[in-house]
Amino acid sequence: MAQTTAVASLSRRRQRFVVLFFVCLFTFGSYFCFDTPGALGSLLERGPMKLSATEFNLLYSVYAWPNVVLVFLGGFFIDTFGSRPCSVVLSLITLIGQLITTTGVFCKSFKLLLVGRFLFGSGSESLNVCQSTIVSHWFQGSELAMAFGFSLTVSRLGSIIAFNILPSYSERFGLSSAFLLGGLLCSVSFVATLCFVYVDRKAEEELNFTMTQIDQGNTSLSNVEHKFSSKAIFPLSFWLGSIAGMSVYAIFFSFIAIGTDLFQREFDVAGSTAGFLVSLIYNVSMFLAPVLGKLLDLYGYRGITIGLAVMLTSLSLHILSNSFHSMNVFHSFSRMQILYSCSIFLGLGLSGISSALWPSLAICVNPQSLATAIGIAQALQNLGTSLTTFFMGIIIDRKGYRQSLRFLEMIGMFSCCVVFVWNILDRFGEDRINKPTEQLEEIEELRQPLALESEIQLQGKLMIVPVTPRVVVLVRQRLLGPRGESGVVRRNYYAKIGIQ
Ligand SMILES: C[C@H](NC(=O)[C@@H](N)CCCCN)C(=O)O
Repeated sequence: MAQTTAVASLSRRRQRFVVLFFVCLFTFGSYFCFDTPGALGSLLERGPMKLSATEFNLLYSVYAWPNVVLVFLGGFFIDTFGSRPCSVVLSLITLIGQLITTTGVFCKSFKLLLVGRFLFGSGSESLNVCQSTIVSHWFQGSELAMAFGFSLTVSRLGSIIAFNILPSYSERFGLSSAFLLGGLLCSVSFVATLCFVYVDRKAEEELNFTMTQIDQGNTSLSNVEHKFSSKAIFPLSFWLGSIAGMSVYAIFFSFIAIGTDLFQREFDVAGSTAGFLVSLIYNVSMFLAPVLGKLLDLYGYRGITIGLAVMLTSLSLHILSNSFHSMNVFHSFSRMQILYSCSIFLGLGLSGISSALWPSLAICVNPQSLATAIGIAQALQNLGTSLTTFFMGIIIDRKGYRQSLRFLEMIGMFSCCVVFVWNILDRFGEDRINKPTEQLEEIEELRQPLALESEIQLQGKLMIVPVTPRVVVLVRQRLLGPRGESGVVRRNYYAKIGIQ
């Protein structure tokens, strides 16, 4: 029996990383497609589609608008029906949306293009929520930020490929083939969701078997399903983090959408270099995300990292808006040096924000309503992005790029204030977002006297190893050494067996 559980725990760990592999691929295709208009920039504006800046930015607004509501509903559905069916349905909607977008480009119909982007956005954003929820549930404990980091790396790869290959690809094969390539990558993501469903189901079946053996059926899965949708009260800390995410992501997505065109028109940079400069933001973030994730797990400082990242982002925008061709404020540097430095700074900013924000939000809320919480955060993010890209289009058409960067700078300052208040309130309140993961676990354990009592009833020899939110394995402590696993996970387990 002892050997069986040891082998089981090892295979759980392997399963976790197999799941991570497929879950990382969920958003690979959708990130490629999200950034396709940005990567093609001037080709959409000056090519056969002849879009104005307002119309071009509408491609991003229409992606984000429905999600102000839908992504919240998506989170709720994921909490209620589980991530397996939801991931498949959402991935399919994303794929269909991209195929309609492609048809729109093929038929040169702007309306169809908008319908496609609308549907694509509706699936893709909730798929993001699904991805974050699955990662949080499988990895809550010691490797959460790192696992988030890996999923970001693969997603960013999709964006980087778009920015680097699409301009030359579409010149060679045409605009609609560029969009069709996105459809192909979305199919890869769809297959990945099917593989995830298979692995996750298998893990659950194995676990059911193990649990019946060890726990004599005390942990009915339906119990947990039921409890999942029942708690949805979020602390102030969560709301502040979500507002910070809303404003700061609005800056990035708006900047990345107009970046290629901005560099070409205002800084006289060639098309391929302009695309490379924008993708540099994603490149930095792609390589840094897992490393930063590991460091954040080990040392904490998530809130402080977000604060520094927002400051760096605002500083880069300030430098850029003061470096247009008519200006010579930073005359000791060449224009290209300034552009490369700003892109790298923005990449560092995006890395800090994306690696620290999502784990911080996950820490702030009850795991039972995690998907709903992430859904709310993403809904706010979409609200920010839709409004910002919409106004950016109008500002660019009426006042030009420089004023649009000033507008983003103002949003940057607002974000700095929110992150500052968030850090202060957290420090004098729950004091969680800047703590290393290990210390968070200790705090959780101190808060769970009932849970410990229950553990004694289970002979004091048992510990709990995370597998999924609904899947927890009891393993004999002596097989794994004295250091217990996450208190957060323990809390999941007690939620599962009905102890609050
Ligand atoms: C994780 C985060 N992504 C999001 O928040 C998505 N809502 C946006 C997806 C847009 C695709 N580039 C991130 O990318 O850091």
